[in-house]
Amino acid sequence: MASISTFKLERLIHKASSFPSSPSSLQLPLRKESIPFLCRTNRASTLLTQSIAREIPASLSKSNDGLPKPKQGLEKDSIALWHRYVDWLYQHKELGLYLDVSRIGFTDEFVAEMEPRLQAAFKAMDELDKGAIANPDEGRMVGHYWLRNPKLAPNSFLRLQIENTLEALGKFADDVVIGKIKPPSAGRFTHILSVGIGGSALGPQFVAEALAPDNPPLKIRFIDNTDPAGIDHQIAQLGAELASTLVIVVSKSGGTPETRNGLLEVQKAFREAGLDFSKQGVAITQENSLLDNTARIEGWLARFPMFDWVGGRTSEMSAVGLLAAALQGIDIKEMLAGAALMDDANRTNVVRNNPAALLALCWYWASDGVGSKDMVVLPYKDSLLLFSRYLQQLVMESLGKEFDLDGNRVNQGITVYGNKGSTDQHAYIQQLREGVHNFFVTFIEVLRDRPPGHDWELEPGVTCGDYLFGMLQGTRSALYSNERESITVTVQEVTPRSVGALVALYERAVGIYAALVNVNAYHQPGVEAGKKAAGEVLALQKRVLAVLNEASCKEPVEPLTLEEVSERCHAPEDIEMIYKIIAHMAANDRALIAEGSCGSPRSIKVFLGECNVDQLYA
Ligand SMILES: O=P(O)(O)OC[C@H]1O[C@](O)(CO)[C@@H](O)[C@@H]1O
Repeated sequence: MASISTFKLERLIHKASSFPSSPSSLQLPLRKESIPFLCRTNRASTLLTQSIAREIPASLSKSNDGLPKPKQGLEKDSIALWHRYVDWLYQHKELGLYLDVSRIGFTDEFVAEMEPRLQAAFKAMDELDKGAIANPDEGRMVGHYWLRNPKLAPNSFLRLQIENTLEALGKFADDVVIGKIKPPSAGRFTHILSVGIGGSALGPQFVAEALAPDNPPLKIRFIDNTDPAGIDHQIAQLGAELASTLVIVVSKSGGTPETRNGLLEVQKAFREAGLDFSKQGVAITQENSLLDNTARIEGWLARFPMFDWVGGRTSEMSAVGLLAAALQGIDIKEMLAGAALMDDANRTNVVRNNPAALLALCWYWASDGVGSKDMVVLPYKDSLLLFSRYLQQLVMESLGKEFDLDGNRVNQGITVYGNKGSTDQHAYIQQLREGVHNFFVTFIEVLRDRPPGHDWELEPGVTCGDYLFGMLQGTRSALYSNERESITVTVQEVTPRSVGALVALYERAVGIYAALVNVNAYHQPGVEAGKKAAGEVLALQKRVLAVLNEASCKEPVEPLTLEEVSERCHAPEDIEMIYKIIAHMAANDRALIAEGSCGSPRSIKVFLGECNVDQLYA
């Protein structure tokens, strides 16, 4: 029970009317109780096996005997820990946001060693702010920071693009909400169906869950996959309200297959319901993309631009996130203001005053700068449930890179996962506390439990929110006492302003961390490999179909073995994939198994139910 004093102390702080700007100024009784010394043995084991030719700070390096040098520095007792807490606590007064890094055990030596690297990272971020080509592969600028402060855009053309888009989407949203813009066969739009994937979905999903009021002007649903059953479910849930649904199709490239499929499925549903899709469709995409041209030619209700210099995973403050938010009655100006304030804070070169740099520093320490530990994100607030999923893409697509900027193979990244507390306490916290030590935690704490006037004590002196608070602090203490490090980000309330600030905080932290480990955070070459391979599977499927069709058009029908199909496809090396293609088609009644069963692939003989004569000569 050694950490109880810390628990009690922080609980007292929590009960103060607002978070103190200077915790050490509180007059609270302190009991000096020791907590177990947290040494850092077995650290950096990953470093030992990494053959990365790059400079590693001495505090992470091997000792003379070849063993990992323990990182020391975690405080032994609660009073020293309290001082560490106070010394390192970051507060953004205007945002009501706090960052506690005291339960990450970096040493002063480590901070000093990282200082020059951090200064170099600040310089890189500064250049990016000024419009440098920060994504060399794609030859583009990286300007998501300008979206919330257009005056920072490197030229007036870009500034006007941002301002005009913001104005246009705000007006469009207002007109939709008041019913000035309405669907042909309903009095007003009541629902949004957002079709998009990855960065074109995760931000809007997170923000809808975090901020949409209980009765929004328009309720939102998402199609973010090419799963036919999932799409059917969304359309079925809308039912007759499809007639009053605004469909927002979001794709920066305008050519992502999953999104295109979602659009085609929704358009089919519109046709079947006798509705005119173009009168209810909105496109958010790059100018002149396939989607943009389709929307223009078909005369959709509206089109909004996605800028070349905004990446999908950092597009929440562009039309991608803002249009959906505004239509749900979320104050987008406040979101932008929160993000802008946070960006300003993250522009200081003084590390301890720069929250994004502090996060990046902690990530580097905790994961040895090579992703040796996973980042578990635990918001203790239901409405922030999707934050970890949102961060998963932001962090992993940005940092998970095979090569660094100098072409060295580094296989970088940090794994992110999480759900919410205290729910997770009854799921995987057991392993976090006692099992494999391969993670660090980020707690997201929200001080305000409920809107004022709604609280009540479910037992003397204790509210439901006190329990949530106790669970967070208890988990933090219990993990720490077993050498599990954590960061805590605290906000007063979940508001458009604090959510905007959280998004901006992590966007910048990812940028700084990428600079620290020298990777390009703004491209995603690895995703292309999967997309290319998926295209090859579909191309192979077409060849399989042609071969089966030819055999099925014979009199009598000629069922084929897998070997025969693969030979006729001139792809004997692809026999396993051909088997999977046939099994999938058979499960969907598009191929018939004449002999054998899918459970014993060698026994299969397959043919098509129908001969398609047209395809024979295609
Ligand atoms: O907005 P788009 O071009 O449809 O892309 C969707 C997502 O696909 C990715 O390119 C990777 O698959 C993400 O980076 C992006 O957010």
